[in-house]
Amino acid sequence: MKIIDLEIFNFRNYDHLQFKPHGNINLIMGKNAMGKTNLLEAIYILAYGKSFKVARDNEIIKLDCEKSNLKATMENFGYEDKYQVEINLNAKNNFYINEESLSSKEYKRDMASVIFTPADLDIIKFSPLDRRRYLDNLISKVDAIYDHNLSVYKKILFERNRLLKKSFNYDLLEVYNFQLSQMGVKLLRTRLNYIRQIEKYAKEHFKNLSGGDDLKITYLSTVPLKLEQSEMESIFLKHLKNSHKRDLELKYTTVGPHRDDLDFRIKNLSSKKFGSQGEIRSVVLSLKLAELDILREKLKTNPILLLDDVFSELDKSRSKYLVDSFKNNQIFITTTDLNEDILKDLIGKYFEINNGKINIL
Ligand SMILES: Nc1ncnc2c1ncn2[C@@H]1O[C@H](COP(=O)(O)OP(=O)(O)OP(=O)(O)O)[C@@H](O)[C@H]1O
Repeated sequence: MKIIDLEIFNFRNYDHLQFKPHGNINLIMGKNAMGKTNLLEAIYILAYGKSFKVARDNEIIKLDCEKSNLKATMENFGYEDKYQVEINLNAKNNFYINEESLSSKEYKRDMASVIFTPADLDIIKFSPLDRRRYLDNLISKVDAIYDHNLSVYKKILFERNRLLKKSFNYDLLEVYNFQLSQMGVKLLRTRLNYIRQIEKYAKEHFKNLSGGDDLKITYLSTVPLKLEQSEMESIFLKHLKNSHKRDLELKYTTVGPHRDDLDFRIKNLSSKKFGSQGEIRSVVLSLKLAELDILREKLKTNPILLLDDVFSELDKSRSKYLVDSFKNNQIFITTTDLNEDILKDLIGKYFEINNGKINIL
């Protein structure tokens, strides 16, 4: 899929910006704080209806404005369609395809985009939340049922946690236990299935990036994993019951997919604990490229790639591997330094961003 033209109004530090990107490589150059990441964020919101950052709508809308408007003509499967996202300060957000109003779920259904930022390097070292977010985001992009089940699970979890905090009602707790175990097992089974696919692709990329080393991905579950769905549900339920006392003391639910983690092992050693900086970069790069592969395979289109200042974090051979992996995608690359080796020879359009204005170089 490709963006043919893009227009944004009152978004972050932009009043109004309009441009026609190149079908393959778009290099966006600019000094710090000029709006490069903001532009990638606008494209990501146009694809998925929400930011890749944890951001409130009132941070996204330009200061002192009531709404942001993002518009793009996109080409997918040979068709051109007009996409629009309206972010409102005091009302719900609106999503349109060819001027037809849609729910956010309907809007993002056929979208394919992957973002890679220096913050992604934290996936390995930092909290389990970052790793779960990587996994949930990836699966939700290609599996609408998982996306739905995840939001149902979160609602039940919210109610169970509220009960643990406010009042104790054993009968109601039993109801939430049952609902959580049913939905939780659905999430677990889908996660395990996708982890096998992510591992298959990431292994291959990691081998190429590291000169032959092996990468394994292990799912660390708070509930013992079983093959049979019904057996898994009853074990999950038992674990929830067994954790009543602890959950009541801590006032939150301590077992379930919302507490699980991932371990990335290189030569059988956990990269979180033992990985060098270079190895960690290769693991994250392999995970991002695996995401690209899975989106391409499931959605049968080439995703739009957003690379936010990542080349300064990668050495020459990793940068070259990254560039060679995305020959058929539309790519937006931001940089403060056009002289970086790998960027000099790329053929496409070069833009400069200066305080929310864009110029072709
Ligand atoms: N809602 C908003 N309204 C107005 N300006 C905003 C808003 N949100 C962010 N900004 C401004 O956008 C600018 C940051 O833009 P951005 O993060 O895109 O910079 P960048 O070009 O990617 O910089 P760097 O190279 O440092 O990463 C900051 O000056 C910030 O104050």
